[in-house]
Amino acid sequence: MHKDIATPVRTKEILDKYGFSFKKSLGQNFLIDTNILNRIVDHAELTDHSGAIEIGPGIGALTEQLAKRAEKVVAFEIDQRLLPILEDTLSPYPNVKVIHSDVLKADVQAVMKEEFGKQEDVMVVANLPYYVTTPILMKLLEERLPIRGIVCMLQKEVGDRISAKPGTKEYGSLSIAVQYYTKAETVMIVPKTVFMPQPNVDSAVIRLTLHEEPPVKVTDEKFFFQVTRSSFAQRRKTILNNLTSQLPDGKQKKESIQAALQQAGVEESRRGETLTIDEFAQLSNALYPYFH
Ligand SMILES: C[S@@+](CC[C@H](N)C(=O)[O-])C[C@H]1O[C@@H](n2cnc3c(N)ncnc32)[C@H](O)[C@@H]1O
Repeated sequence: MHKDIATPVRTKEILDKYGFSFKKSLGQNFLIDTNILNRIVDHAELTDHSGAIEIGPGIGALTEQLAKRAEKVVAFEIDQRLLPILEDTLSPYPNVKVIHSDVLKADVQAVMKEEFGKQEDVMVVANLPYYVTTPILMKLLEERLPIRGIVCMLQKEVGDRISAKPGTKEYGSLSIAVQYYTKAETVMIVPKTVFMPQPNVDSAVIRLTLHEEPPVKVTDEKFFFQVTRSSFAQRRKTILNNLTSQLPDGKQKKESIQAALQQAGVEESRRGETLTIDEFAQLSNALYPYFH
């Protein structure tokens, strides 16, 4: 029986064997605690018929635990130096495919088709590089990949913003964007001590479960997201002032926004952070005809 990768001793052994040095700029903080990894994988609820996509396998600590539980694992790794290491550490797992690619540039949809075929249950599970957490999550969601959900480690502060409820200081356009596509929950808070090297920030694991239907009906998604982002442009400003300064110029702009706010039943003096997703949907639908 080989030893798990995710222990301080084995990780050091592997890093020394290959003379690997961490690149901070690639968000390389590897997990060295098998117990934490198993708890992360538990939240993905994989079966031996599931597929798993991992972003940033590092030296394979999480990949290994995924390979033990899923039918197949596909991992995207940007750092070429890790490829020979992964080939070595993951050699006991023929159900893993590592793809050398920046996930932000990859055609994930095509890879899924090629690697998973008709597999119906696919989860993304990752300890994300923190410098690109939001672009990666938004790419996965906006491309509407045929996945059940995402379980990922990220900076706790970003996790708090993603799962925030209206009326809290963490609630903003990121909360709305993610909650439009998914049910978002923080499922674990993770201490710095389980990483090598230890990150400077606190970490959390979130679980995003894709909605079968969007929770609200919007006329135009792009415009809906434009309205939500505009509404939070300056948090201390009212929704009327933010929208007036942010939306594109047009005939009687302020009057149109006031009319739309009234139609949507949203008082002009409210701040963006108090509106629910449903209210944002009503508002963007009411604004849409004035700006198109
Ligand atoms: C936080 S580490 C996680 C490593 C490993 N999964 C673990 O938990 O120990 C992030 C990993 O993502 C990789 N990475 C960074 N940016 C990436 C990108 N744009 N596309 C794919 N992988 C990336 C890094 O090289 C690193 O291996």
